[in-house]
Amino acid sequence: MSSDAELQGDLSPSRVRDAVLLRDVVFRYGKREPVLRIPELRIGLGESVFLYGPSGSGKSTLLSLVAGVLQSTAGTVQVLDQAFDKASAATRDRVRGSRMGYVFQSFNLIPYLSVRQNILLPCELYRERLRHMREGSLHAEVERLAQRLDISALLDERPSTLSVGQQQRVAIARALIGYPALLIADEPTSSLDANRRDEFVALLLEMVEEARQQGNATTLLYVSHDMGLASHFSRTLSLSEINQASQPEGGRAAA
Ligand SMILES: Nc1ncnc2c1ncn2[C@@H]1O[C@H](COP(=O)(O)OP(=O)(O)OP(=O)(O)O)[C@@H](O)[C@H]1O
Repeated sequence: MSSDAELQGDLSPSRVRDAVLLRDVVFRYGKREPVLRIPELRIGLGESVFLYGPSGSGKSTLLSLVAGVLQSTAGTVQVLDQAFDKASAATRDRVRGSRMGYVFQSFNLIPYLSVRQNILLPCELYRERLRHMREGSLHAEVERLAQRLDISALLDERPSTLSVGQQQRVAIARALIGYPALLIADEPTSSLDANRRDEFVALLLEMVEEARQQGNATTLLYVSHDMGLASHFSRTLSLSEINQASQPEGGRAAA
């Protein structure tokens, strides 16, 4: 059950305190043992958080809960002041589409669309994403992002003609269009060497900082198994430490 009133009421900026708040969350796939048991995870609006954990520790599962793709088995999942543990799939989809940006490991650019159309895609799918923009400023915003990310000359190209680094910058532009309140990055640098990896993260953080200076706080949740990136972020969390499902019985009882 989703309605404009439900969305607009809950999403007014004055009501948003934590970008993400998880309490006593349990998630299991089907009847398997829980992958996640998280007593509390709190990410304040505007924070840039690095979440690391080894392969198979549940990072993608946690991101899917935060993005509203999956729903918790038990507990509270509050994202941008929406109770995702209770919200319908349609409501979660709309919050994700209108208020979140996503950068994936594989970029997920649409091959038959131009770079410009790829960047505009979230706004085409969710018109609410445009609410921070003045009328008619959408194309100017694409130009601004493209210039900032050094892809202006590529706007009419297809993604397949771009280098990996250029594709990544297109993915950043697409994630940032419309000033999302929450930006989720899922191992986006795993295919890069150390220099390009650091450049990518620095650029992402610069763009988030620029949005903040323009009065649009973007919370960044960046997930990786690569601890070498932690120094870029204001806070680092270890999934193994916050996830009791990955701890031995003794540790779980003590926590
Ligand atoms: N659709 C699914 N059905 C059943 N089990 C799953 C499913 N997706 C993931 N899992 C299991 O949940 C656990 C956590 O997986 P997840 O993909 O969240 O970890 P991850 O930390 O993101 O791993 P990686 O860094 O390798 O991507 C793993 O044991 C995995 O096998």
